[in-house]
Amino acid sequence: MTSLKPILSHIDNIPSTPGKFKPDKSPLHYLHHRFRLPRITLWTLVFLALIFLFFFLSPPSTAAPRRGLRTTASYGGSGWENHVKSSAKPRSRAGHTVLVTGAAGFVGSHASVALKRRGDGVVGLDNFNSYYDVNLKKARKSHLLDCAGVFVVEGDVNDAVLLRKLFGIVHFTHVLHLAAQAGVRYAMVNPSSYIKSNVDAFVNLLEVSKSINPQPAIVWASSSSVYGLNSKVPFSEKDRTDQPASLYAATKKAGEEIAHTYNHIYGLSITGLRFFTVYGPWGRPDMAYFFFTKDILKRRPISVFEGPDHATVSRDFTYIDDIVKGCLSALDTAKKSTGSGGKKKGEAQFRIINLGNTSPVSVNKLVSILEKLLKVKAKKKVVLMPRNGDVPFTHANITLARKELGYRPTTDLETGLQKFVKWYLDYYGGKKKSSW
Ligand SMILES: O=C(O)[C@H]1O[C@H](OP(=O)(O)OP(=O)(O)OC[C@H]2O[C@@H](n3ccc(=O)[nH]c3=O)[C@H](O)[C@@H]2O)[C@H](O)[C@@H](O)[C@H]1O
Repeated sequence: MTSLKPILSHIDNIPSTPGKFKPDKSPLHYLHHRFRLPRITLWTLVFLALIFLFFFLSPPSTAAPRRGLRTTASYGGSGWENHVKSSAKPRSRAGHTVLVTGAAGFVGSHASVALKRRGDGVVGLDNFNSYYDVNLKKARKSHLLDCAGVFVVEGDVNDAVLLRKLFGIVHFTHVLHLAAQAGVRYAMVNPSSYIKSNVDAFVNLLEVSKSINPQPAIVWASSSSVYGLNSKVPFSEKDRTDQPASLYAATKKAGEEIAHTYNHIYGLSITGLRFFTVYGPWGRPDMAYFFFTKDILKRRPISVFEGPDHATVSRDFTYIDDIVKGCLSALDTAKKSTGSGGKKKGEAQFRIINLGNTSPVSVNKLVSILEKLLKVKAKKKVVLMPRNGDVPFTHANITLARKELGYRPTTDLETGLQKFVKWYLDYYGGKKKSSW
C-alpha cells in the first residue's frame, strides 16, 4: 500500500489546543501565503486528497471479515481475474459454467473435478475455515488445480462484494452451493457458525443471484438430518421435517424454507439435495468412519453409540461418487430461472430431492468392515447415544431422485470403505499426491 507518511506529516502540526500554531514553513503555509487561499479551503483540499488516496490507492485484494472460525480470503488483480476466466470456460458451447461454493470441501472438491472433467467450466469458492484440518482443504485445492484445472477462489459466501465481482467477471449459468458448516454434534460447541454459514451466507448468495441478469439456476446441499425425529421409514420428501434434532438440521431446514421464498418471489430455479451421510476418499475428518479409521490404526478406543434398550444406531451411508452423479444430474435437469432485474417473470422450478443409498447399515457393522480392511481389532466402547444432535437412524426413499435425476446409487458400504481406506493409507502414509 502507498505510504501515507509524507502526506500525513503535516498532521504533526495540528495543535492540541486550537489557536496555538507554531510558526511553520509547510507546503500549507506556502499555499496560504502564495495564493491567498483561506486556511479552511486548504484543509478541505487536504481532506479530499486523503479520501482520494484511501479509496483509489488501496491494493485490489480484499479480506473477508473474520468472525468465529478462522478463515482466509485473498482476491483481486488482473492475474487473479485471468485464472477465474480460464477456469470458468466450458470446453464446448453446451457446457455449463458453474460456481461451486465449498469447492475445497469434501463433496465440493469431488463435484468440481467431475464437472471440469466432463467439459463444464468451474470456478470454486471456499473460505478455508479451520473447522477441520486446513491442510487437507489446501491439498484438495492443489489437486483441483493440478489434476483438473479448477481454480478455487479464497473467500466467503458472506462476502457480497466478492460474489458480485465473480458474477461480473463470469456469466455463471449455475451455482452448486455446497459451502456449509457441517456436523451435527459441533452445533452445540459453536452454534453461531451454523447461522453464519448455513443461513446468512445462503441468503447472501440468493440475494446476489436474484439480482444477476440472467439469474443462475441453483443446486444446493440440504441434509438427511432435516427428517429429525421422523420415525416413518424410508424417509420420503413428503414426510414431516418439523422436528429437527440439532441446530445443524434446523439451519438446513431453514435453508429449504428460505430457498422457497426466493423461488416464489424472484423466480430463482432452486434444487435442494438432501444428502445422506456421504463418505469416501478425501472425506471429512470429523465424520465417524474417518476418525474411527484413525483411532483404530492408533489402537485408541472408539465410542460406538447405541440407542435405549441396546437399539442399533444406523445410517444410510452414501458413497461420494453416487452423490456426485446426483449433483451433476440435478444441474443438468435444472430449468432456467425466470426472473430478471430482481423481478419474477413466471413460475420457476423448485425441487427438494433425497440422495441416499437406501441401504442402512449399523454403526457396529461399519466398525467390523473397518476392522477387516485395516486388519486391526477396534477397542470398542459401546455407549448410549448422547443427546447432542444425533438421530438413531436414517434411510432414504429415492423414488423421486430416480424419476427426476435418473439417480441409481451403485456402491455398497464395503466397496466404498475399501476405496476410502486405500486413500487414507496413501494420503497419511506420505503419498500426499494420492490420486483422485
Ligand atoms: O446425513 C447428513 O445430513 C449428515 O451426515 C453426517 O452426520 P452423521 O450421519 O451423524 O454422520 P457421523 O457423524 O459420521 O456419524 C455416523 C454414525 O456414527 C455414530 N457415531 C458417531 C460418533 C461417535 O463417536 N460414535 C458413533 O457411533 C453416529 O451416531 C452415526 O450413527 C454429517 O456429519 C453431517 O454433516 C450431515 O451431512
